[in-house]
Amino acid sequence: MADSNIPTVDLSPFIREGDHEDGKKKAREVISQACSQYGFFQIQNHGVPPELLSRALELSNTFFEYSDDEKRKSSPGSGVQIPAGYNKQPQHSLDKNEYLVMFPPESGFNVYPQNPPEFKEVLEDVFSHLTKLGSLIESIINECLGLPPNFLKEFNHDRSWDLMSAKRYFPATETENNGILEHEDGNCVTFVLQDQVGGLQVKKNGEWIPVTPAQDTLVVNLGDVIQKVLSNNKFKSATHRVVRQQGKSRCSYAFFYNLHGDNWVEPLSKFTEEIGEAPKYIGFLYKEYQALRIRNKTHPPDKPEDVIHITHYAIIS
Ligand SMILES: O=C(O)CCC(=O)C(=O)O
Ligand SMILES: [Fe+2]
Repeated sequence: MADSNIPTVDLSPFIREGDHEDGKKKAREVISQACSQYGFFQIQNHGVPPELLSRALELSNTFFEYSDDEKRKSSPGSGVQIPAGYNKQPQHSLDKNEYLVMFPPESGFNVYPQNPPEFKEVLEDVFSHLTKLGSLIESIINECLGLPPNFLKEFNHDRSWDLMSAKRYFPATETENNGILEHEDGNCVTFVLQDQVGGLQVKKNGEWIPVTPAQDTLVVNLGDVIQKVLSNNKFKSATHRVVRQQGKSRCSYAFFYNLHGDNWVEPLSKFTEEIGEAPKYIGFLYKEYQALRIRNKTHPPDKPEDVIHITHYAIIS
């Protein structure tokens, strides 16, 4: 496995009062390069209070340590359409983790644990900070792609499809260490907050690169829709996975800055006609893609090659 780490970007020029044009320019250069080479980068000085992030990890760790009976008090009811709350991957799943899913605090769908008592408040606080950070990163990517001001903001103006999951991965066994199988995220931008255990890896040129945990740092990775499709593959939504560690559980949060399902997604003319390149994807309705991806999970195909990826919409030339 390669040991080079993914780029880290200091976001303070965007957070501190004042202009800081030089610092912003530098950050945009690193982000553009990271997005086209890796589809992954880490951010520091991102404006989310570090003590909130460490508290969130502590509380999720405390929650996941509870008995199954206690955790299942915040499981979604059977047959609900929107599975907020606690769940464990089914026994037959190759992904070995348990998780707590939440939607925007104002959505009314959430099933929060009663314990630990501050968990709900901290989850809501993290969710709103990461929502704001999502809009900042989206505006930076808008500039990195040279799109008209506010283009992505207007395209992706509805926040009701965003979601966050707190996860705990079980320790590896002697024979098996998959935490989450290799995949690409389907959404726009994902933030990952990880504890110090490690195990997240990103694939670059066929090699797995560790995304090494660093204090007060968030991982950013691009999803299929905005970057791969809209940018016609200029930016990557990289393949990644989580490998479980021997003798240790790992806690993380993943926040998915998403897109409303009614959005039509297709390569933008700026990356196709205007530069004389053929589109690499046909257009699609985002919710149809989401439904296919959910089906991958609920009805896993027998053959791995039948799992639906964004390549389902690729134009083979
Ligand atoms: O737990 C992590 O580090 C990453 C999780 C992930 O890739 C996902 O939920 O899509
Ligand atoms: Fe992911």
